[in-house]
Amino acid sequence: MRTKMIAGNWKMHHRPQEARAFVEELGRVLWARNELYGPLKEGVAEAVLFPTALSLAAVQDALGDLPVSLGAQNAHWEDHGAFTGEIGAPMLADFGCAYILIGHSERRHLFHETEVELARKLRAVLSTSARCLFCVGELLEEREAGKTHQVLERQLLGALEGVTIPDLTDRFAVAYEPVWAIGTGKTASDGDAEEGCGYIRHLVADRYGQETAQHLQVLYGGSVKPGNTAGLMVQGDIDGLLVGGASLEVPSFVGILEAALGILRP
Ligand SMILES: O=C(CO)COP(=O)(O)O
Repeated sequence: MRTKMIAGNWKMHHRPQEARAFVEELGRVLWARNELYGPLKEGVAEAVLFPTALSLAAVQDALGDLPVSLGAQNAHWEDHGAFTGEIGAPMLADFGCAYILIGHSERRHLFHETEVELARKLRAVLSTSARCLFCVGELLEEREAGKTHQVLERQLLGALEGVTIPDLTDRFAVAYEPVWAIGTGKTASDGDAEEGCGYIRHLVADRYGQETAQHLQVLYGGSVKPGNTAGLMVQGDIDGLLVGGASLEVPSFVGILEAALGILRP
Protein backbone atom coordinates (compact mmCIF):
# COMPACT_ATOMS: atom_id res chain seq x y z
CA MET A 1 0.00 0.00 0.00
CA ARG A 2 1.28 3.51 -0.80
CA THR A 3 2.12 5.74 2.16
CA LYS A 4 -0.48 8.44 2.71
CA MET A 5 0.79 11.99 2.86
CA ILE A 6 -0.66 15.16 4.33
CA ALA A 7 1.45 18.17 3.41
CA GLY A 8 0.99 21.77 4.51
CA ASN A 9 2.23 24.41 2.07
CA TRP A 10 2.43 27.57 4.14
CA LYS A 11 3.30 29.74 1.12
CA MET A 12 4.37 33.22 2.31
CA HIS A 13 2.88 32.91 5.81
CA HIS A 14 4.21 32.37 9.35
CA ARG A 15 7.28 34.21 10.56
CA PRO A 16 9.78 32.12 12.53
CA GLN A 17 8.09 32.80 15.90
CA GLU A 18 4.68 31.90 14.48
CA ALA A 19 6.09 28.82 12.79
CA ARG A 20 7.66 27.68 16.06
CA ALA A 21 4.41 28.25 17.97
CA PHE A 22 2.50 26.21 15.34
CA VAL A 23 4.88 23.25 15.62
CA GLU A 24 4.89 23.33 19.42
CA GLU A 25 1.09 23.28 19.47
CA LEU A 26 0.99 20.52 16.83
CA GLY A 27 3.48 18.55 18.91
CA ARG A 28 1.29 18.80 22.01
CA VAL A 29 -1.68 17.44 20.04
CA LEU A 30 0.28 14.60 18.41
CA TRP A 31 1.96 13.48 21.68
CA ALA A 32 -1.43 13.36 23.34
CA ARG A 33 -3.22 11.42 20.62
CA ASN A 34 -1.78 8.09 19.69
CA GLU A 35 -4.33 7.55 16.89
CA LEU A 36 -2.58 10.45 15.11
CA TYR A 37 0.97 9.96 16.38
CA GLY A 38 1.05 6.17 15.80
CA PRO A 39 0.49 6.10 12.01
CA LEU A 40 3.02 8.92 11.53
CA LYS A 41 5.61 7.23 13.73
CA GLU A 42 5.05 3.87 12.02
CA GLY A 43 5.32 5.44 8.56
CA VAL A 44 1.83 4.40 7.44
CA ALA A 45 1.26 8.08 6.81
CA GLU A 46 3.55 11.06 6.51
CA ALA A 47 3.01 14.67 7.51
CA VAL A 48 5.16 17.34 5.86
CA LEU A 49 5.37 21.06 6.52
CA PHE A 50 6.60 23.49 3.87
CA PRO A 51 7.39 26.78 5.65
CA THR A 52 9.05 29.80 4.05
CA ALA A 53 12.82 29.48 3.68
CA LEU A 54 13.18 31.95 6.54
CA SER A 55 11.19 29.72 8.91
CA LEU A 56 12.82 26.38 8.01
CA ALA A 57 15.25 26.60 10.93
CA ALA A 58 12.54 27.42 13.47
CA VAL A 59 10.35 24.55 12.24
CA GLN A 60 13.24 22.10 12.20
CA ASP A 61 14.27 23.06 15.71
CA ALA A 62 10.72 22.91 17.09
CA LEU A 63 10.00 19.56 15.39
CA GLY A 64 12.74 17.79 17.34
CA ASP A 65 11.89 14.10 17.02
CA LEU A 66 8.23 14.62 16.15
CA PRO A 67 7.40 12.35 13.16
CA VAL A 68 6.75 15.25 10.78
CA SER A 69 9.02 16.00 7.81
CA LEU A 70 10.41 19.31 6.68
CA GLY A 71 10.01 20.59 3.13
CA ALA A 72 11.11 23.62 1.10
CA GLN A 73 8.79 25.47 -1.27
CA ASN A 74 11.26 26.02 -4.09
CA ALA A 75 14.88 25.51 -5.16
CA HIS A 76 17.15 26.78 -7.91
CA TRP A 77 18.31 24.43 -10.69
CA GLU A 78 21.97 25.14 -10.06
CA ASP A 79 23.66 23.88 -6.91
CA HIS A 80 25.35 27.22 -6.19
CA GLY A 81 26.53 30.32 -8.02
CA ALA A 82 25.74 33.95 -8.69
CA PHE A 83 21.93 33.70 -8.34
CA THR A 84 20.92 36.42 -5.91
CA GLY A 85 17.99 35.47 -3.72
CA GLU A 86 18.01 31.79 -4.67
CA ILE A 87 18.76 28.59 -2.72
CA GLY A 88 20.26 25.45 -4.26
CA ALA A 89 18.57 22.06 -3.78
CA PRO A 90 21.70 20.49 -2.16
CA MET A 91 21.72 23.32 0.39
CA LEU A 92 18.12 22.56 1.32
CA ALA A 93 18.72 18.82 1.44
CA ASP A 94 21.85 19.25 3.58
CA PHE A 95 19.85 21.46 5.89
CA GLY A 96 17.40 18.63 6.47
CA CYS A 97 14.60 19.15 3.96
CA ALA A 98 13.16 15.76 3.13
CA TYR A 99 11.01 17.26 0.37
CA ILE A 100 11.31 20.10 -2.11
CA LEU A 101 8.22 21.42 -3.86
CA ILE A 102 8.73 22.18 -7.54
CA GLY A 103 6.27 23.59 -10.08
CA HIS A 104 3.63 24.99 -7.75
CA SER A 105 1.09 26.90 -9.85
CA GLU A 106 2.06 30.14 -8.09
CA ARG A 107 5.65 29.60 -9.26
CA ARG A 108 4.40 28.79 -12.76
CA HIS A 109 1.89 31.59 -13.15
CA LEU A 110 2.92 34.43 -10.81
CA PHE A 111 6.68 33.98 -11.21
CA HIS A 112 6.56 32.75 -14.81
CA GLU A 113 8.71 29.69 -14.24
CA THR A 114 8.84 27.82 -17.52
CA GLU A 115 8.49 24.09 -18.06
CA VAL A 116 12.14 23.96 -19.15
CA GLU A 117 13.21 25.60 -15.88
CA LEU A 118 10.99 23.30 -13.84
CA ALA A 119 12.46 20.24 -15.53
CA ARG A 120 15.93 21.50 -14.57
CA LYS A 121 14.78 22.12 -11.00
CA LEU A 122 13.34 18.60 -10.81
CA ARG A 123 16.69 17.16 -11.89
CA ALA A 124 18.47 19.34 -9.32
CA VAL A 125 16.26 17.93 -6.55
CA LEU A 126 16.72 14.34 -7.76
CA SER A 127 20.50 14.83 -7.50
CA THR A 128 20.13 15.36 -3.72
CA SER A 129 18.82 13.21 -0.88
CA ALA A 130 15.51 15.14 -0.86
CA ARG A 131 12.36 13.93 -2.62
CA CYS A 132 10.63 16.12 -5.16
CA LEU A 133 6.94 16.91 -4.78
CA PHE A 134 6.14 18.08 -8.29
CA CYS A 135 2.94 20.07 -8.86
CA VAL A 136 0.84 20.05 -12.00
CA GLY A 137 -2.60 21.40 -12.78
CA GLU A 138 -4.72 23.12 -15.38
CA LEU A 139 -6.11 26.67 -15.45
CA LEU A 140 -9.89 27.19 -15.50
CA GLU A 141 -9.84 28.21 -19.17
CA GLU A 142 -7.83 25.10 -20.04
CA ARG A 143 -10.36 22.93 -18.21
CA GLU A 144 -13.28 24.66 -19.91
CA ALA A 145 -11.64 24.14 -23.28
CA GLY A 146 -11.38 20.40 -22.53
CA LYS A 147 -7.58 20.54 -22.38
CA THR A 148 -6.99 19.18 -18.85
CA HIS A 149 -5.41 15.90 -19.99
CA GLN A 150 -3.26 17.66 -22.55
CA VAL A 151 -1.96 20.11 -19.90
CA LEU A 152 -1.23 17.36 -17.36
CA GLU A 153 0.59 15.32 -19.98
CA ARG A 154 2.70 18.27 -21.12
CA GLN A 155 3.56 19.45 -17.60
CA LEU A 156 4.34 16.00 -16.21
CA LEU A 157 5.86 14.02 -19.04
CA GLY A 158 7.82 17.06 -20.26
CA ALA A 159 9.46 17.41 -16.86
CA LEU A 160 10.10 13.67 -16.55
CA GLU A 161 12.11 13.42 -19.77
CA GLY A 162 15.18 11.33 -18.91
CA VAL A 163 14.13 10.61 -15.30
CA THR A 164 14.82 6.97 -14.42
CA ILE A 165 12.45 4.45 -12.85
CA PRO A 166 14.44 4.22 -9.57
CA ASP A 167 14.33 8.01 -9.17
CA LEU A 168 10.66 8.06 -9.96
CA THR A 169 9.93 5.28 -7.50
CA ASP A 170 11.99 6.51 -4.56
CA ARG A 171 12.39 10.21 -4.96
CA PHE A 172 9.32 11.62 -6.64
CA ALA A 173 5.70 12.37 -5.85
CA VAL A 174 3.13 14.39 -7.79
CA ALA A 175 0.53 16.85 -6.58
CA TYR A 176 -2.45 17.45 -8.85
CA GLU A 177 -3.56 20.99 -8.08
CA PRO A 178 -6.15 22.34 -10.51
CA VAL A 179 -5.40 26.07 -10.50
CA TRP A 180 -9.09 27.02 -10.34
CA ALA A 181 -9.41 25.17 -7.02
CA ILE A 182 -6.45 26.85 -5.28
CA GLY A 183 -7.38 29.39 -2.64
CA THR A 184 -10.82 29.78 -4.18
CA GLY A 185 -12.84 27.66 -1.78
CA LYS A 186 -13.89 25.75 -4.90
CA THR A 187 -12.61 22.23 -4.24
CA ALA A 188 -12.65 19.87 -7.17
CA SER A 189 -15.36 17.28 -6.66
CA ASP A 190 -14.06 13.96 -5.31
CA GLY A 191 -14.66 12.56 -8.78
CA ASP A 192 -12.80 15.35 -10.60
CA ALA A 193 -9.85 15.12 -8.18
CA GLU A 194 -9.74 11.32 -8.57
CA GLU A 195 -9.99 11.60 -12.34
CA GLY A 196 -7.01 14.01 -12.48
CA CYS A 197 -4.91 11.89 -10.12
CA GLY A 198 -5.88 8.73 -12.00
CA TYR A 199 -4.88 10.30 -15.30
CA ILE A 200 -1.47 11.20 -13.84
CA ARG A 201 -1.00 7.56 -12.79
CA HIS A 202 -2.11 6.45 -16.25
CA LEU A 203 0.49 8.75 -17.89
CA VAL A 204 3.23 7.28 -15.71
CA ALA A 205 2.02 3.72 -16.39
CA ASP A 206 2.13 4.40 -20.11
CA ARG A 207 5.70 5.61 -20.06
CA TYR A 208 7.22 3.65 -17.15
CA GLY A 209 4.97 0.63 -16.70
CA GLN A 210 2.24 -0.37 -14.25
CA GLU A 211 4.55 -1.33 -11.41
CA THR A 212 6.18 2.10 -11.29
CA ALA A 213 2.80 3.80 -11.59
CA GLN A 214 1.42 1.74 -8.72
CA HIS A 215 4.28 2.93 -6.49
CA LEU A 216 3.81 6.60 -7.33
CA GLN A 217 2.30 8.82 -4.64
CA VAL A 218 -0.23 11.21 -6.16
CA LEU A 219 -1.64 14.00 -3.99
CA TYR A 220 -4.57 16.32 -4.60
CA GLY A 221 -4.44 20.00 -3.65
CA GLY A 222 -6.94 22.86 -3.87
CA SER A 223 -9.23 24.16 -1.10
CA VAL A 224 -8.77 21.06 1.07
CA LYS A 225 -10.46 21.39 4.47
CA PRO A 226 -11.25 18.97 7.30
CA GLY A 227 -14.78 18.59 5.91
CA ASN A 228 -13.77 17.43 2.44
CA THR A 229 -10.72 15.37 3.42
CA ALA A 230 -12.31 11.94 3.93
CA GLY A 231 -14.20 12.07 0.63
CA LEU A 232 -10.98 12.83 -1.23
CA MET A 233 -8.84 10.34 0.68
CA VAL A 234 -11.10 7.35 0.01
CA GLN A 235 -10.51 7.74 -3.73
CA GLY A 236 -8.28 4.98 -5.05
CA ASP A 237 -5.77 7.17 -6.86
CA ILE A 238 -5.47 9.92 -4.22
CA ASP A 239 -2.65 9.13 -1.80
CA GLY A 240 -2.56 12.40 0.04
CA LEU A 241 -3.33 16.08 0.15
CA LEU A 242 -1.33 19.26 -0.38
CA VAL A 243 -3.02 21.83 1.81
CA GLY A 244 -2.62 25.61 1.64
CA GLY A 245 -4.89 27.85 3.74
CA ALA A 246 -6.17 25.11 6.06
CA SER A 247 -2.61 24.11 7.00
CA LEU A 248 -1.92 27.49 8.61
CA GLU A 249 -3.82 26.83 11.84
CA VAL A 250 -3.24 23.79 14.03
CA PRO A 251 -6.95 22.91 14.55
CA SER A 252 -7.69 22.74 10.83
CA PHE A 253 -4.42 20.95 10.00
CA VAL A 254 -5.13 18.42 12.75
CA GLY A 255 -8.73 18.11 11.50
CA ILE A 256 -7.37 17.12 8.10
CA LEU A 257 -4.91 14.67 9.64
CA GLU A 258 -7.70 13.16 11.72
CA ALA A 259 -10.01 12.71 8.75
CA ALA A 260 -7.22 11.36 6.54
CA LEU A 261 -5.93 8.90 9.14
CA GLY A 262 -9.47 7.99 10.17
CA ILE A 263 -10.08 6.31 6.84
CA LEU A 264 -7.04 4.07 7.44
CA ARG A 265 -8.56 2.58 10.58
CA PRO A 266 -10.43 -0.69 10.08
O1 LIG B 1 -1.89 25.69 -3.39
C1 LIG B 1 -2.28 24.91 -2.54
C2 LIG B 1 -1.36 24.02 -1.84
O2 LIG B 1 -0.11 24.00 -2.46
C3 LIG B 1 -3.71 24.86 -2.18
O3 LIG B 1 -4.03 26.02 -1.49
P1 LIG B 1 -5.46 26.12 -0.75
O4 LIG B 1 -5.58 24.87 0.11
O5 LIG B 1 -5.37 27.37 0.09
O6 LIG B 1 -6.49 26.15 -1.81
